[in-house]
Amino acid sequence: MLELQQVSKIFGGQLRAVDQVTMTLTQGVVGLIGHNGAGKTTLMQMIASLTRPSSGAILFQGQDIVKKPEQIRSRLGFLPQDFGVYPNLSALEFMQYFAALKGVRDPARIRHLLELVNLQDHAKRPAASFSGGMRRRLGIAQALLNDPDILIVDEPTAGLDPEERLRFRNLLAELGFKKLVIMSTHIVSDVESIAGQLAIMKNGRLIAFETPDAILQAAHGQVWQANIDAAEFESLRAQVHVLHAQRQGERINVRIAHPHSPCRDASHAEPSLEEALMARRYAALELAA
Ligand SMILES: Nc1ncnc2c1ncn2[C@@H]1O[C@H](COP(=O)(O)OP(=O)(O)OP(=O)(O)O)[C@@H](O)[C@H]1O
Repeated sequence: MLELQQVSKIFGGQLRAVDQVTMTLTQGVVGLIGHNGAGKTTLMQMIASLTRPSSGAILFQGQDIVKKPEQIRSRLGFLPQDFGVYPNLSALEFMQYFAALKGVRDPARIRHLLELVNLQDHAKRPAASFSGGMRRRLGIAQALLNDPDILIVDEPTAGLDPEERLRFRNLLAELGFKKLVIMSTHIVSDVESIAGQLAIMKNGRLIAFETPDAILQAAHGQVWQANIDAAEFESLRAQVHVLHAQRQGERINVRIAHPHSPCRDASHAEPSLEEALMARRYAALELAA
């Protein structure tokens, strides 16, 4: 459905914000993960046809989106990172405004979408008085007005409280049953339970494009746990990569990324996705050293 072929974006003649990214995306939730500045937003903006690749091609249903941007634009919903609401409009008026801009005439569609994002009881309230999570849910509702095939959401969970986060995650998971949902984040736990695939970016490059299961499998045997005393902890942490340490009375529970047992009495631990990614990163650093 969406094919990226060696897509690059160069700013100012030398900064490779996105560097030769190739991937094919179909249905489901794709988590786009990377640190600040990894190139996630730039990549999403190119897919949304808001900025052109410096080189490479993006094909939607086999058509080049630079040559035929209207094709993807009519099938796309986009929630940008800095999504804002207008101070004087209620949620309903906001939706009506965007519906008019997008040529959506059915008032039932607006009601349905406000229900979908659970804002039906707040439709008459000024959107400016909404919490961050409510605003973002309204943002998703407006992005869905044209019933898009592709939904792009840039860092949608930043600043949300845990309940809002969960609600938002569930909503995206549901949408991913029928659409391609591309969600960027630097918080792995936000996508680990809903993403069918993870695209991991670093310095503009796509360093992995895999299922969460494959990433967990690859880290199997690389993460260890141990219960050690403070002196042991001090010496250990100078030598290995500590993922997590929690004091328990006089002793410390540690989780460590290491290719083999890091200390006496260490045992294998089931890694979380975040730990698996950290273990992979540390292993790559060791290899490069
Ligand atoms: N319009 C621009 N002009 C020049 N440099 C830019 C521009 N947009 C982005 N960059 C640079 O490109 C790189 C990638 O930025 P981008 O915003 O795509 O990363 P990101 O992964 O989305 O980061 P964040 O999580 O902070 O949003 C950064 O070094 C950024 O400073």
